[in-house]
Amino acid sequence: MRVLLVAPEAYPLVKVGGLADVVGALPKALKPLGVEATLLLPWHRGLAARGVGEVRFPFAGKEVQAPLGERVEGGVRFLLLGVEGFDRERVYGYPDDAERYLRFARAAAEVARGFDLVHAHDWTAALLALYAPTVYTIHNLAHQGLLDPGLFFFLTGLPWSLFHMEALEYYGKVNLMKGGIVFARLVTTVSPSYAEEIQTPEFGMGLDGVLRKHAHKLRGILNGLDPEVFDPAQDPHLPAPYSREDPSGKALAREAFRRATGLRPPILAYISRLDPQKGLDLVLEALPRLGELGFSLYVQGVGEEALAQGFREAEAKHPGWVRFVPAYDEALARLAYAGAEAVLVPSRFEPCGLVQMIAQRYGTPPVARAVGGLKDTVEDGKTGVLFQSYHPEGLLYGVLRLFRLGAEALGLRGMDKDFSWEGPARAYLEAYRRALG
Ligand SMILES: Nc1ncnc2c1ncn2[C@@H]1O[C@H](COP(=O)(O)OP(=O)(O)O[C@H]2O[C@H](CO)[C@@H](O)[C@H](O)[C@H]2O)[C@@H](O)[C@H]1O
Repeated sequence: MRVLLVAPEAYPLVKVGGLADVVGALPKALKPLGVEATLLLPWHRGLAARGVGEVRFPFAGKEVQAPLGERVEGGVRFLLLGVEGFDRERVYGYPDDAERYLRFARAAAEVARGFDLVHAHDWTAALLALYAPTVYTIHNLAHQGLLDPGLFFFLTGLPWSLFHMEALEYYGKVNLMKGGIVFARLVTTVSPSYAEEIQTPEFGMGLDGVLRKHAHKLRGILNGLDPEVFDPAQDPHLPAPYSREDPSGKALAREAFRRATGLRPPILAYISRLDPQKGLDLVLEALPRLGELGFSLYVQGVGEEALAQGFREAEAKHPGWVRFVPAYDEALARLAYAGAEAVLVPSRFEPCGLVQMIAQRYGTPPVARAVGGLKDTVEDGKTGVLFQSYHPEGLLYGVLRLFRLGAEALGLRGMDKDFSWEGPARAYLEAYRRALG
């Protein structure tokens, strides 16, 4: 079976968040199952690849050409599509994102002709479902890709007959995420709990009705974690390797992390995008109490300016025990996963979440909110702590409970958990077969 995975980002070429980890790992896990998976990404600025030809596609009433590049990384074949609008510094965050990703997806539909099936990821690739047999994976329902219908139908040349409630129309706009859900042969999301939650008004982001209607083709497949990328026994960013059998190297990681941050233990770490999804307002509100209780706080992430401002101010006010690193830094992130006493994941909603899985793999217990994939991956009271209410007191209670239960022992137990890709890859193969059958 030849499958084309279409996504905006993929590790190790380009990564903003968890989507890249998942898309980068899945092809490797599918290989032993007989699936030949190729990854197609936009040719973002700075990515080196060998030119292998050109893709011609209709767009905005004209025939357009885009160079196609190829590169093999870790045994995975990447194709890079050089459509206009991607020679930029960032992957997302421009006013014309919907339009440039539409161009990318339309061109990708031509590349898809050489494959049995498309596996499209998130709204940026959702359009593929209208052109090829597609399995569509929702990584995050919060970003849907809304376009003015006039612009959408002019650019794609698709018929206006698609502009109705059962197809692409959404409150007077075209909604690409909705198109993916309606037109894909099968829809998956990244944890069983999130698959349930998004069918309710609380988590459905306005699409719960559509998801309920298409529930018969919706599956929750829990993300795995790439065992080679995230492994404290062979992580070049750590001062010494360690494992469940011999965790002694973890003490060195703790020392190195304390030295790098100037913080005193116990250190609570947050490593992720600065996004309202992630519950950082709770961390800011709980912050003074955490300080009074003797904790240090480490926050690493880029994203919303208002949240960054909040943590800059907190650090300026409490330089002794708050450290804010407004950067994407893989090496520091690994040191934090290995060297902190606990990792905070207080998300408002969480499709799956990799942070809590990485933390457990590195023997550091998460304090996470009991939503979505967090519920499916943290064993409350055994490998971490889950708290219910979206309130600073909920988070504080979770933190205190973890340390009462014994953070270190829970962390070690978390290292026994199996987050391998074997099960998820088999579930995707089953989804592919159904989509083609
Ligand atoms: N500043 C920084 N420096 C270094 N590393 C950083 C970083 N900021 C983030 N990261 C890394 O990015 C990844 C974050 O992954 P998550 O899955 O937890 O969240 P994200 O919301 O990005 O993903 C979305 O897609 C994934 C994949 O399906 C879902 O798990 C998730 O719920 C959904 O919101 C982790 O590997 C983390 O270490």
